Amino acid sequence: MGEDTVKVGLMGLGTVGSGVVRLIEDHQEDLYHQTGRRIAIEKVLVRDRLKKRSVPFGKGLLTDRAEDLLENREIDIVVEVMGGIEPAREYIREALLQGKHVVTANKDLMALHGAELLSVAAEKGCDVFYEASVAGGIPILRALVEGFSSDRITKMIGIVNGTTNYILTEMKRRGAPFGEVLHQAQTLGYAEADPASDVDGLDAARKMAILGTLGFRIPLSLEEVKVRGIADVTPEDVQFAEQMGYILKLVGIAQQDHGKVEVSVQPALLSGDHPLASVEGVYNAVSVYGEAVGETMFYGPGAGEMPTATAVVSDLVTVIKQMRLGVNGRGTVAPYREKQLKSPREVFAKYFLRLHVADESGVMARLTQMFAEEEVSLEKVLQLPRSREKEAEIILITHTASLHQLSRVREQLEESDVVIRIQSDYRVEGGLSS
Ligand SMILES: NC(=O)C1=CN([C@@H]2O[C@H](COP(=O)(O)OP(=O)(O)OC[C@H]3O[C@@H](n4cnc5c(N)ncnc54)[C@H](OP(=O)(O)O)[C@@H]3O)[C@@H](O)[C@H]2O)C=CC1
Ligand SMILES: N[C@@H](CC=O)C(=O)O
Ligand code: NA
Repeated sequence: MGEDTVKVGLMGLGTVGSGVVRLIEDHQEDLYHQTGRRIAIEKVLVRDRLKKRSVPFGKGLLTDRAEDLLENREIDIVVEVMGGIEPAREYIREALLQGKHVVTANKDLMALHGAELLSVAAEKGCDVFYEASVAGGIPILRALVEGFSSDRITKMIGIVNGTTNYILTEMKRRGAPFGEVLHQAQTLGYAEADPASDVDGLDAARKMAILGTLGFRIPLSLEEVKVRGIADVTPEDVQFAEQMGYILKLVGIAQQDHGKVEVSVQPALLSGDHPLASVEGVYNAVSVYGEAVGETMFYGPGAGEMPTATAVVSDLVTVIKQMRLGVNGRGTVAPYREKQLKSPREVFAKYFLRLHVADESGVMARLTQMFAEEEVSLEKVLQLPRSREKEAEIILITHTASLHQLSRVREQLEESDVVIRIQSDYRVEGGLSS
Protein backbone atom coordinates (compact mmCIF):
# COMPACT_ATOMS: atom_id res chain seq x y z
CA MET A 1 0.00 0.00 0.00
CA GLY A 2 1.59 3.25 -1.04
CA GLU A 3 1.34 6.98 -0.49
CA ASP A 4 -1.90 7.15 -2.38
CA THR A 5 -3.86 5.09 0.19
CA VAL A 6 -6.12 6.64 2.82
CA LYS A 7 -6.56 4.47 5.90
CA VAL A 8 -9.92 4.30 7.58
CA GLY A 9 -10.88 3.05 11.03
CA LEU A 10 -14.43 1.69 11.01
CA MET A 11 -16.37 1.73 14.30
CA GLY A 12 -19.29 -0.68 13.93
CA LEU A 13 -19.94 -3.56 11.53
CA GLY A 14 -23.72 -3.93 11.76
CA THR A 15 -26.25 -2.99 9.06
CA VAL A 16 -24.58 0.27 7.99
CA GLY A 17 -20.98 -0.78 8.66
CA SER A 18 -21.36 -3.87 6.46
CA GLY A 19 -22.81 -1.71 3.67
CA VAL A 20 -19.85 0.66 3.93
CA VAL A 21 -17.40 -2.23 3.54
CA ARG A 22 -19.28 -3.62 0.51
CA LEU A 23 -19.57 -0.23 -1.18
CA ILE A 24 -15.89 0.64 -0.74
CA GLU A 25 -14.96 -2.76 -2.18
CA ASP A 26 -17.44 -2.71 -5.09
CA HIS A 27 -16.82 0.92 -6.10
CA GLN A 28 -13.08 1.10 -5.37
CA GLU A 29 -12.14 2.03 -8.95
CA ASP A 30 -14.76 4.80 -9.22
CA LEU A 31 -13.78 6.13 -5.82
CA TYR A 32 -10.12 6.15 -6.89
CA HIS A 33 -10.94 8.16 -10.01
CA GLN A 34 -12.80 10.74 -7.94
CA THR A 35 -10.34 11.10 -5.09
CA GLY A 36 -6.99 9.99 -6.50
CA ARG A 37 -6.61 7.76 -3.43
CA ARG A 38 -7.25 4.12 -2.60
CA ILE A 39 -9.39 3.59 0.50
CA ALA A 40 -8.22 0.87 2.88
CA ILE A 41 -10.09 -0.23 5.98
CA GLU A 42 -7.31 -0.59 8.53
CA LYS A 43 -9.23 -1.69 11.65
CA VAL A 44 -12.85 -2.44 12.53
CA LEU A 45 -14.18 -1.93 16.03
CA VAL A 46 -16.95 -4.29 17.15
CA ARG A 47 -18.41 -5.43 20.46
CA ASP A 48 -18.08 -9.15 19.77
CA ARG A 49 -15.08 -10.26 17.68
CA LEU A 50 -16.34 -13.84 17.46
CA LYS A 51 -19.76 -13.05 15.98
CA LYS A 52 -20.45 -14.41 12.47
CA ARG A 53 -20.28 -11.54 9.94
CA SER A 54 -21.99 -11.07 6.56
CA VAL A 55 -18.84 -9.44 5.18
CA PRO A 56 -15.66 -11.52 5.33
CA PHE A 57 -12.74 -9.97 7.22
CA GLY A 58 -9.32 -11.20 8.22
CA LYS A 59 -9.38 -11.91 11.98
CA GLY A 60 -6.58 -9.39 12.54
CA LEU A 61 -8.71 -6.51 11.29
CA LEU A 62 -11.45 -6.87 13.89
CA THR A 63 -10.88 -5.50 17.38
CA ASP A 64 -12.93 -4.80 20.48
CA ARG A 65 -10.44 -2.18 21.72
CA ALA A 66 -11.15 1.41 20.58
CA GLU A 67 -7.49 2.35 21.26
CA ASP A 68 -6.49 0.14 18.31
CA LEU A 69 -8.13 2.76 16.07
CA LEU A 70 -7.72 5.92 18.10
CA GLU A 71 -4.01 5.47 18.80
CA ASN A 72 -3.17 4.18 15.33
CA ARG A 73 -1.30 7.05 13.67
CA GLU A 74 -1.81 5.55 10.22
CA ILE A 75 -5.59 6.01 10.42
CA ASP A 76 -6.64 9.34 8.87
CA ILE A 77 -10.42 9.00 9.06
CA VAL A 78 -12.73 7.37 11.60
CA VAL A 79 -16.14 6.23 10.37
CA GLU A 80 -18.50 5.85 13.33
CA VAL A 81 -21.49 3.58 12.63
CA MET A 82 -21.95 2.03 16.07
CA GLY A 83 -24.79 4.27 17.25
CA GLY A 84 -25.78 5.54 20.71
CA ILE A 85 -24.36 8.43 22.72
CA GLU A 86 -21.60 6.85 24.80
CA PRO A 87 -19.00 5.63 24.07
CA ALA A 88 -19.49 7.02 20.51
CA ARG A 89 -19.16 10.62 21.76
CA GLU A 90 -15.98 9.90 23.69
CA TYR A 91 -14.43 8.02 20.72
CA ILE A 92 -15.29 10.75 18.20
CA ARG A 93 -13.95 13.47 20.49
CA GLU A 94 -10.74 11.53 21.00
CA ALA A 95 -10.38 10.86 17.27
CA LEU A 96 -10.69 14.60 16.56
CA LEU A 97 -8.18 15.45 19.29
CA GLN A 98 -5.81 13.00 17.57
CA GLY A 99 -6.32 14.97 14.32
CA LYS A 100 -8.47 12.34 12.61
CA HIS A 101 -11.43 13.33 10.44
CA VAL A 102 -14.81 11.82 11.29
CA VAL A 103 -17.78 10.57 9.29
CA THR A 104 -20.78 9.43 11.31
CA ALA A 105 -24.37 8.24 10.78
CA ASN A 106 -25.25 8.97 14.40
CA LYS A 107 -28.22 11.36 14.72
CA ASP A 108 -28.64 10.63 18.45
CA LEU A 109 -25.18 12.06 18.97
CA MET A 110 -25.27 14.90 16.44
CA ALA A 111 -28.67 16.14 17.66
CA LEU A 112 -27.43 16.30 21.26
CA HIS A 113 -23.70 16.98 21.03
CA GLY A 114 -23.19 18.13 17.44
CA ALA A 115 -22.23 21.70 18.41
CA GLU A 116 -19.57 20.50 20.85
CA LEU A 117 -18.04 18.01 18.39
CA LEU A 118 -18.06 20.49 15.50
CA SER A 119 -16.28 23.04 17.64
CA VAL A 120 -13.55 20.52 18.62
CA ALA A 121 -13.24 19.67 14.91
CA ALA A 122 -12.87 23.34 13.95
CA GLU A 123 -10.14 23.83 16.58
CA LYS A 124 -8.23 20.83 15.29
CA GLY A 125 -8.76 21.60 11.58
CA CYS A 126 -10.71 18.37 11.11
CA ASP A 127 -13.88 17.49 9.22
CA VAL A 128 -17.04 16.01 10.73
CA PHE A 129 -19.66 14.95 8.19
CA TYR A 130 -22.96 13.24 9.03
CA GLU A 131 -25.07 13.00 5.86
CA ALA A 132 -26.29 9.49 6.72
CA SER A 133 -27.79 10.71 9.99
CA VAL A 134 -30.84 12.30 8.29
CA ALA A 135 -33.00 10.56 5.71
CA GLY A 136 -30.45 7.79 4.99
CA GLY A 137 -29.50 7.81 1.32
CA ILE A 138 -31.03 11.21 0.44
CA PRO A 139 -28.28 13.86 0.20
CA ILE A 140 -30.38 16.34 2.15
CA LEU A 141 -27.77 17.87 4.48
CA ARG A 142 -25.48 18.64 1.56
CA ALA A 143 -28.46 20.22 -0.23
CA LEU A 144 -29.29 22.43 2.77
CA VAL A 145 -25.71 23.54 3.41
CA GLU A 146 -24.58 23.98 -0.19
CA GLY A 147 -27.61 24.03 -2.49
CA PHE A 148 -29.61 26.48 -0.36
CA SER A 149 -26.67 28.64 0.73
CA SER A 150 -27.98 31.55 -1.34
CA ASP A 151 -31.60 31.30 -0.13
CA ARG A 152 -33.59 31.61 3.11
CA ILE A 153 -35.54 28.50 4.05
CA THR A 154 -39.04 29.09 5.41
CA LYS A 155 -40.37 25.55 5.82
CA MET A 156 -39.22 21.95 5.80
CA ILE A 157 -41.78 19.18 6.02
CA GLY A 158 -40.66 15.61 5.78
CA ILE A 159 -41.11 11.94 6.35
CA VAL A 160 -37.77 11.28 8.00
CA ASN A 161 -38.25 7.92 9.70
CA GLY A 162 -38.29 4.87 7.46
CA THR A 163 -39.41 2.40 10.12
CA THR A 164 -42.63 4.22 11.03
CA ASN A 165 -43.42 5.01 7.40
CA TYR A 166 -43.00 1.31 6.62
CA ILE A 167 -45.31 0.42 9.55
CA LEU A 168 -48.02 2.94 8.58
CA THR A 169 -47.83 1.88 4.92
CA GLU A 170 -48.30 -1.80 5.78
CA MET A 171 -51.14 -0.98 8.23
CA LYS A 172 -52.91 0.93 5.44
CA ARG A 173 -52.15 -1.56 2.64
CA ARG A 174 -53.13 -4.80 4.34
CA GLY A 175 -54.38 -3.82 7.80
CA ALA A 176 -51.37 -5.64 9.28
CA PRO A 177 -50.98 -5.52 13.07
CA PHE A 178 -48.47 -3.03 14.43
CA GLY A 179 -46.23 -5.57 16.22
CA GLU A 180 -45.87 -7.79 13.16
CA VAL A 181 -44.83 -4.94 10.86
CA LEU A 182 -42.39 -3.52 13.40
CA HIS A 183 -40.72 -6.93 13.57
CA GLN A 184 -40.34 -6.94 9.76
CA ALA A 185 -38.78 -3.46 9.85
CA GLN A 186 -36.27 -4.72 12.41
CA THR A 187 -35.41 -7.77 10.30
CA LEU A 188 -34.84 -5.53 7.29
CA GLY A 189 -32.32 -3.45 9.30
CA TYR A 190 -34.41 -0.24 9.25
CA ALA A 191 -35.12 0.09 12.97
CA GLU A 192 -32.85 1.54 15.63
CA ALA A 193 -31.19 -0.77 18.18
CA ASP A 194 -34.02 0.32 20.50
CA PRO A 195 -37.00 0.56 18.10
CA ALA A 196 -38.93 2.58 20.71
CA SER A 197 -37.07 5.65 19.46
CA ASP A 198 -38.54 5.10 15.97
CA VAL A 199 -42.07 4.48 17.23
CA ASP A 200 -42.18 7.30 19.79
CA GLY A 201 -40.93 9.86 17.26
CA LEU A 202 -37.58 10.53 18.95
CA ASP A 203 -35.50 9.35 15.99
CA ALA A 204 -37.44 11.72 13.72
CA ALA A 205 -37.12 14.52 16.30
CA ARG A 206 -33.33 14.13 16.31
CA LYS A 207 -33.34 14.44 12.54
CA MET A 208 -35.60 17.50 12.66
CA ALA A 209 -33.25 19.14 15.20
CA ILE A 210 -30.40 18.62 12.72
CA LEU A 211 -32.48 19.85 9.74
CA GLY A 212 -33.70 22.89 11.71
CA THR A 213 -30.19 23.84 12.79
CA LEU A 214 -28.73 23.57 9.29
CA GLY A 215 -31.77 24.86 7.39
CA PHE A 216 -32.62 27.88 9.56
CA ARG A 217 -29.00 28.42 10.68
CA ILE A 218 -30.08 28.62 14.33
CA PRO A 219 -28.75 26.66 17.33
CA LEU A 220 -31.79 24.43 17.75
CA SER A 221 -31.74 21.87 20.56
CA LEU A 222 -33.56 18.56 20.73
CA GLU A 223 -35.77 19.67 23.68
CA GLU A 224 -37.18 22.40 21.44
CA VAL A 225 -38.69 19.86 19.06
CA LYS A 226 -42.26 18.93 20.09
CA VAL A 227 -42.62 15.17 19.71
CA ARG A 228 -45.51 12.75 19.40
CA GLY A 229 -45.02 9.24 18.02
CA ILE A 230 -47.33 6.70 16.38
CA ALA A 231 -47.89 4.40 19.37
CA ASP A 232 -51.54 5.48 19.80
CA VAL A 233 -52.40 5.51 16.07
CA THR A 234 -55.09 2.89 15.41
CA PRO A 235 -55.99 1.08 12.16
CA GLU A 236 -59.39 2.88 12.38
CA ASP A 237 -57.66 6.29 12.35
CA VAL A 238 -55.76 5.20 9.24
CA GLN A 239 -58.98 3.99 7.56
CA PHE A 240 -61.13 7.01 8.50
CA ALA A 241 -58.41 9.35 7.32
CA GLU A 242 -58.38 7.51 3.99
CA GLN A 243 -62.19 7.66 3.67
CA MET A 244 -61.96 11.44 4.00
CA GLY A 245 -59.21 11.70 1.37
CA TYR A 246 -56.22 11.89 3.71
CA ILE A 247 -53.18 9.71 4.40
CA LEU A 248 -51.84 9.40 7.94
CA LYS A 249 -48.05 9.81 8.15
CA LEU A 250 -45.47 10.59 10.83
CA VAL A 251 -44.14 13.95 9.69
CA GLY A 252 -41.54 16.40 10.87
CA ILE A 253 -42.41 20.06 10.40
CA ALA A 254 -39.98 22.95 10.78
CA GLN A 255 -41.52 26.28 9.92
CA GLN A 256 -40.31 29.85 10.16
CA ASP A 257 -42.63 32.88 10.06
CA HIS A 258 -41.46 36.44 10.75
CA GLY A 259 -38.23 35.15 12.32
CA LYS A 260 -39.98 32.77 14.76
CA VAL A 261 -39.76 29.01 14.41
CA GLU A 262 -41.75 25.90 15.32
CA VAL A 263 -40.34 22.40 15.00
CA SER A 264 -42.38 19.29 15.66
CA VAL A 265 -42.79 15.60 14.91
CA GLN A 266 -46.28 14.15 14.94
CA PRO A 267 -48.63 11.81 13.11
CA ALA A 268 -50.53 14.09 10.72
CA LEU A 269 -53.16 13.77 8.02
CA LEU A 270 -51.85 14.69 4.59
CA SER A 271 -54.36 15.47 1.87
CA GLY A 272 -54.21 12.95 -0.98
CA ASP A 273 -52.66 15.54 -3.30
CA HIS A 274 -49.90 16.52 -0.83
CA PRO A 275 -46.42 15.70 -2.26
CA LEU A 276 -45.61 13.54 0.79
CA ALA A 277 -48.84 11.52 0.65
CA SER A 278 -47.49 9.05 -1.90
CA VAL A 279 -44.22 8.37 -0.05
CA GLU A 280 -44.52 4.74 1.00
CA GLY A 281 -42.59 2.00 2.79
CA VAL A 282 -39.06 2.77 3.88
CA TYR A 283 -38.90 5.80 1.59
CA ASN A 284 -38.35 9.26 3.07
CA ALA A 285 -38.98 12.65 1.51
CA VAL A 286 -38.39 16.22 2.56
CA SER A 287 -40.07 19.24 0.99
CA VAL A 288 -37.97 22.36 1.42
CA TYR A 289 -39.45 25.80 0.77
CA GLY A 290 -37.03 28.63 0.07
CA GLU A 291 -38.01 32.30 -0.07
CA ALA A 292 -36.42 32.65 -3.50
CA VAL A 293 -36.58 29.15 -4.98
CA GLY A 294 -40.10 28.18 -3.87
CA GLU A 295 -40.86 24.51 -3.23
CA THR A 296 -38.34 21.71 -3.76
CA MET A 297 -38.63 18.05 -2.91
CA PHE A 298 -36.03 15.41 -1.99
CA TYR A 299 -37.04 11.75 -2.12
CA GLY A 300 -35.30 8.42 -1.58
CA PRO A 301 -34.68 5.46 0.72
CA GLY A 302 -34.39 6.65 4.31
CA ALA A 303 -32.87 3.54 5.91
CA GLY A 304 -31.29 0.19 5.11
CA GLU A 305 -27.81 -1.12 4.50
CA MET A 306 -26.78 0.08 1.03
CA PRO A 307 -28.72 3.39 0.82
CA THR A 308 -27.27 4.52 4.15
CA ALA A 309 -23.80 3.33 3.15
CA THR A 310 -23.90 5.57 0.05
CA ALA A 311 -24.27 8.63 2.29
CA VAL A 312 -21.41 7.51 4.56
CA VAL A 313 -19.04 6.77 1.68
CA SER A 314 -19.93 10.03 -0.11
CA ASP A 315 -18.90 11.88 3.07
CA LEU A 316 -15.69 9.86 3.04
CA VAL A 317 -15.05 10.99 -0.54
CA THR A 318 -15.58 14.64 0.48
CA VAL A 319 -13.09 14.32 3.36
CA ILE A 320 -10.49 12.77 1.05
CA LYS A 321 -10.96 15.48 -1.59
CA GLN A 322 -10.54 18.12 1.13
CA MET A 323 -7.38 16.34 2.36
CA ARG A 324 -5.89 16.63 -1.10
CA LEU A 325 -6.72 20.33 -1.22
CA GLY A 326 -5.58 20.87 2.40
CA VAL A 327 -8.85 22.55 3.39
CA ASN A 328 -10.25 20.19 6.03
CA GLY A 329 -12.20 21.79 8.86
CA ARG A 330 -12.72 25.07 7.02
CA GLY A 331 -16.14 24.50 5.47
CA THR A 332 -18.40 24.42 8.54
CA VAL A 333 -20.56 27.49 9.17
CA ALA A 334 -21.77 27.59 12.79
CA PRO A 335 -25.42 28.66 13.33
CA TYR A 336 -25.45 32.47 13.30
CA ARG A 337 -29.10 33.53 13.35
CA GLU A 338 -30.98 34.48 16.50
CA LYS A 339 -33.39 31.80 17.67
CA GLN A 340 -36.97 32.72 18.62
CA LEU A 341 -39.53 29.99 19.19
CA LYS A 342 -43.23 30.43 18.44
CA SER A 343 -45.77 30.32 21.27
CA PRO A 344 -48.89 28.09 20.88
CA ARG A 345 -50.78 31.24 19.80
CA GLU A 346 -48.42 31.51 16.80
CA VAL A 347 -48.57 27.91 15.54
CA PHE A 348 -51.37 27.60 12.97
CA ALA A 349 -52.83 24.50 11.30
CA LYS A 350 -56.02 22.64 10.51
CA TYR A 351 -56.99 19.77 12.82
CA PHE A 352 -58.83 16.46 12.57
CA LEU A 353 -60.78 15.25 15.62
CA ARG A 354 -62.56 11.95 16.08
CA LEU A 355 -65.10 12.08 18.91
CA HIS A 356 -67.34 9.55 20.58
CA VAL A 357 -70.44 11.40 21.73
CA ALA A 358 -73.81 10.67 23.31
CA ASP A 359 -76.26 9.59 20.59
CA GLU A 360 -79.03 12.07 21.42
CA SER A 361 -80.69 15.07 19.83
CA GLY A 362 -78.98 18.45 20.00
CA VAL A 363 -75.44 17.01 20.34
CA MET A 364 -74.22 18.41 17.06
CA ALA A 365 -75.44 21.91 17.95
CA ARG A 366 -73.65 21.70 21.34
CA LEU A 367 -70.44 20.57 19.67
CA THR A 368 -70.40 23.29 17.04
CA GLN A 369 -71.15 25.84 19.77
CA MET A 370 -67.96 24.81 21.64
CA PHE A 371 -65.87 25.37 18.50
CA ALA A 372 -67.64 28.67 17.77
CA GLU A 373 -66.90 29.98 21.28
CA GLU A 374 -63.16 29.64 20.56
CA GLU A 375 -63.66 31.10 17.07
CA VAL A 376 -62.64 27.86 15.38
CA SER A 377 -64.66 27.23 12.24
CA LEU A 378 -65.27 23.81 10.79
CA GLU A 379 -64.38 22.68 7.28
CA LYS A 380 -65.93 19.20 7.37
CA VAL A 381 -68.21 17.29 9.73
CA LEU A 382 -69.00 13.61 9.29
CA GLN A 383 -71.30 11.48 11.44
CA LEU A 384 -70.53 7.77 11.28
CA PRO A 385 -72.94 4.92 11.85
CA ARG A 386 -73.37 4.12 15.50
CA SER A 387 -70.61 1.82 16.81
CA ARG A 388 -72.12 1.12 20.22
CA GLU A 389 -75.48 1.48 21.93
CA LYS A 390 -76.20 5.16 22.70
CA GLU A 391 -72.86 6.26 21.28
CA ALA A 392 -72.25 8.11 18.03
CA GLU A 393 -68.95 8.78 16.30
CA ILE A 394 -68.23 12.17 14.77
CA ILE A 395 -65.28 13.31 12.70
CA LEU A 396 -64.51 17.01 12.40
CA ILE A 397 -61.91 18.88 10.38
CA THR A 398 -61.34 22.48 11.38
CA HIS A 399 -60.28 25.44 9.29
CA THR A 400 -56.92 26.93 10.24
CA ALA A 401 -56.70 27.66 13.97
CA SER A 402 -53.90 28.24 16.46
CA LEU A 403 -52.61 25.49 18.72
CA HIS A 404 -53.82 27.63 21.62
CA GLN A 405 -57.37 27.73 20.23
CA LEU A 406 -57.30 23.99 19.68
CA SER A 407 -56.23 23.35 23.30
CA ARG A 408 -59.11 25.54 24.52
CA VAL A 409 -61.60 23.60 22.37
CA ARG A 410 -60.17 20.32 23.68
CA GLU A 411 -60.64 21.51 27.27
CA GLN A 412 -64.29 22.31 26.55
CA LEU A 413 -64.84 18.95 24.84
CA GLU A 414 -63.25 17.08 27.76
CA GLU A 415 -65.48 18.87 30.27
CA SER A 416 -68.67 18.48 28.25
CA ASP A 417 -71.22 15.85 29.30
CA VAL A 418 -72.10 15.00 25.68
CA VAL A 419 -68.54 13.98 24.71
CA ILE A 420 -67.74 10.46 25.90
CA ARG A 421 -64.13 10.57 24.69
CA ILE A 422 -61.81 12.30 22.26
CA GLN A 423 -60.75 9.25 20.31
CA SER A 424 -57.98 10.93 18.32
CA ASP A 425 -56.74 14.28 17.10
CA TYR A 426 -54.23 15.05 14.37
CA ARG A 427 -52.81 18.05 12.57
CA VAL A 428 -53.87 18.27 8.91
CA GLU A 429 -51.49 19.40 6.16
CA GLY A 430 -52.52 20.37 2.65
CA GLY A 431 -55.99 20.24 1.20
CA LEU A 432 -57.90 22.52 -1.11
CA SER A 433 -58.47 25.50 1.14
CA SER A 434 -55.14 25.49 3.00
N1 LIG B 1 -29.87 1.00 9.96
C1 LIG B 1 -30.18 2.07 9.23
O1 LIG B 1 -30.93 1.98 8.25
C2 LIG B 1 -29.62 3.40 9.59
C3 LIG B 1 -28.81 3.58 10.69
N2 LIG B 1 -28.30 4.80 10.97
C4 LIG B 1 -27.42 4.98 12.11
O2 LIG B 1 -26.23 4.24 11.88
C5 LIG B 1 -25.69 3.77 13.11
C6 LIG B 1 -25.51 2.25 13.03
O3 LIG B 1 -26.77 1.66 12.82
P1 LIG B 1 -26.87 0.09 12.44
O4 LIG B 1 -25.79 -0.29 11.51
O5 LIG B 1 -28.29 -0.11 12.05
O6 LIG B 1 -26.61 -0.58 13.87
P2 LIG B 1 -26.32 -2.11 14.20
O7 LIG B 1 -26.89 -2.37 15.55
O8 LIG B 1 -26.72 -2.99 13.07
O9 LIG B 1 -24.71 -2.18 14.29
C7 LIG B 1 -23.98 -1.58 15.31
C8 LIG B 1 -22.52 -2.04 15.21
O10 LIG B 1 -21.76 -1.31 16.16
C9 LIG B 1 -21.06 -2.21 17.03
N3 LIG B 1 -21.08 -1.61 18.36
C10 LIG B 1 -22.15 -1.10 19.02
N4 LIG B 1 -21.77 -0.61 20.23
C11 LIG B 1 -20.44 -0.84 20.33
C12 LIG B 1 -19.49 -0.57 21.34
N5 LIG B 1 -19.81 0.01 22.49
N6 LIG B 1 -18.19 -0.92 21.10
C13 LIG B 1 -17.85 -1.51 19.94
N7 LIG B 1 -18.70 -1.79 18.93
C14 LIG B 1 -20.01 -1.46 19.14
C15 LIG B 1 -21.81 -3.53 16.98
O11 LIG B 1 -20.90 -4.58 17.26
P3 LIG B 1 -21.36 -6.14 17.19
O12 LIG B 1 -21.61 -6.42 15.73
O13 LIG B 1 -20.17 -6.89 17.71
O14 LIG B 1 -22.59 -6.25 18.04
C16 LIG B 1 -22.30 -3.52 15.53
O15 LIG B 1 -21.33 -4.04 14.66
C17 LIG B 1 -26.65 4.26 14.19
O16 LIG B 1 -26.20 5.50 14.68
C18 LIG B 1 -27.94 4.44 13.43
O17 LIG B 1 -28.81 5.38 14.04
C19 LIG B 1 -28.52 5.90 10.16
C20 LIG B 1 -29.30 5.78 9.06
C21 LIG B 1 -29.94 4.53 8.69
N1 LIG C 1 -34.32 3.85 12.24
C1 LIG C 1 -34.13 4.86 11.25
C2 LIG C 1 -32.92 4.54 10.44
C3 LIG C 1 -32.46 5.68 9.66
O1 LIG C 1 -32.18 6.75 10.14
C4 LIG C 1 -35.35 4.93 10.33
O2 LIG C 1 -36.18 4.03 10.39
O3 LIG C 1 -35.47 5.92 9.60
NA1 NA D 1 -28.99 11.78 4.14
